[in-house]
Amino acid sequence: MLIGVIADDFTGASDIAITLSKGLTGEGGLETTQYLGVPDAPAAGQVEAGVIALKSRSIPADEAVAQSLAACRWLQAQGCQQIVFKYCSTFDSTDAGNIGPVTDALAAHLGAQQVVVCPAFPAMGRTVYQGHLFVHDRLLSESGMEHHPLTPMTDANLRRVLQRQSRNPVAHIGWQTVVQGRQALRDAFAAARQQNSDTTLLIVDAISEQDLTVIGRACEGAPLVTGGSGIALALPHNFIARGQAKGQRASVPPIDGPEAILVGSCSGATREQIAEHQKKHPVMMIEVADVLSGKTVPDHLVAFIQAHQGEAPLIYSSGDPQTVKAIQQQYGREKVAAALDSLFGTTARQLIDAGVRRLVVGGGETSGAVVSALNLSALTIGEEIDTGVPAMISQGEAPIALALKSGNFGGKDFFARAVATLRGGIA
Ligand SMILES: Nc1ncnc2c1ncn2[C@@H]1O[C@H](COP(=O)(O)OP(=O)(O)O)[C@@H](O)[C@H]1O
Ligand SMILES: O=C(O)[C@@H](O)C(=O)COP(=O)(O)O
Repeated sequence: MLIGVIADDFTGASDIAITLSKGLTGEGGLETTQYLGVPDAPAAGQVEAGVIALKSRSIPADEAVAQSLAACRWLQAQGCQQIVFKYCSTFDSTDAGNIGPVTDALAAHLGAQQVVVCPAFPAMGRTVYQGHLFVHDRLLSESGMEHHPLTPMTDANLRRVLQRQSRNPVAHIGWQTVVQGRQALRDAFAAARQQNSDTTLLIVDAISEQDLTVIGRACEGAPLVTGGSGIALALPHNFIARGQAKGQRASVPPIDGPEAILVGSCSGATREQIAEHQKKHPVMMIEVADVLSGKTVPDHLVAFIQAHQGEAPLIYSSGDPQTVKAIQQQYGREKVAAALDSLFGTTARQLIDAGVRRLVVGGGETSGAVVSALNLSALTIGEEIDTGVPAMISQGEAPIALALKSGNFGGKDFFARAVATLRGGIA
């Protein structure tokens, strides 16, 4: 294994896994496997990039650090020469963490004196300029992310956001340097090292894939790199150019069989996709209060999916910002999230036991809850369904096909397309 990724949620893990698997256009990427939690056995010999999916974005910082270090140790034991910490392209975190504490701990563990921090993902409209994070033409804090149920992002200034979370100094390298190319950026790294001998977190601007390619190439040899999936765009190139990887990917077979779509994301994009899906497919809405009171239980969800087989049935809990706020005020944020995680997790388990073979999940935390309940160990990365969302197939007996969609990702017809792609589109 050459590159090891520690991803703080499951959809983010598949996002960076498809990036590593594709590599630069015309060159190819790495043979990539996504692991669900830290594996307890060595990786198969042919894996070139291993992505460990944790559910560590919204847990207490000390637990996130412990899990991330355990993942890092396993990846190092597989031979990884470079570790990537993948967080959300909207920098989802709170003042308590977990991006700062995990980055600090990994940097100390790996002896990394400088750590690039770059959440940019231009294909999804996330760019970093002058140290500020934008979502399309809006500052992060005015993009809708200020209403996120778990990690509301109310400040777009990444230097400020990260400095509140990190023990290490935070510095910035502007786009004016990045645009001059790899050597100019490496010179800027060296200059920053001279200025400060402490471990330094370097927020690097990027507004295009070209910028991310420059940054990735400048990170050749860095023990630790952090960012959204865009940071991984050119990392395979560094190994392919040195002849350490061949630029080929694994191929995986299509999976047919009963299907289900489970959605917990409350993002605007996901709510639009649900509305679109509802026009032609059966859709069931879950009232959160009914889940908390025990009126809605997994059996109801399973019965709905079974009654609508072959029609791409979808079940969602997603609410608009006002509904989410009201229910959280009434019951508490953690209690609501835990009840929904448990509902979706148990439902998924029952669905697979009942023969469902294709599962599409909307939402990062929700995907984590679902996949954790399925006791899967590893997923092979297939074709990209939509930007940042691959079709995946579980390794081992009785494979199931999965698509784990970040709340903000995907076109309007994503859910129907994902179900169809899992059936025939995994090439
Ligand atoms: N109607 C609702 N009210 C309050 N919280 C909700 C509701 N529906 C889902 N949630 C919670 O919102 C969170 C959505 O997060 P996540 O699944 O990561 O989506 P995203 O990918 O958009 O961030 C989950 O913790 C989920 O349990
Ligand atoms: O970087 C991204 O935007 C995604 O890969 C990601 O991490 C998404 O997280 P969720 O929105 O919580 O699914």
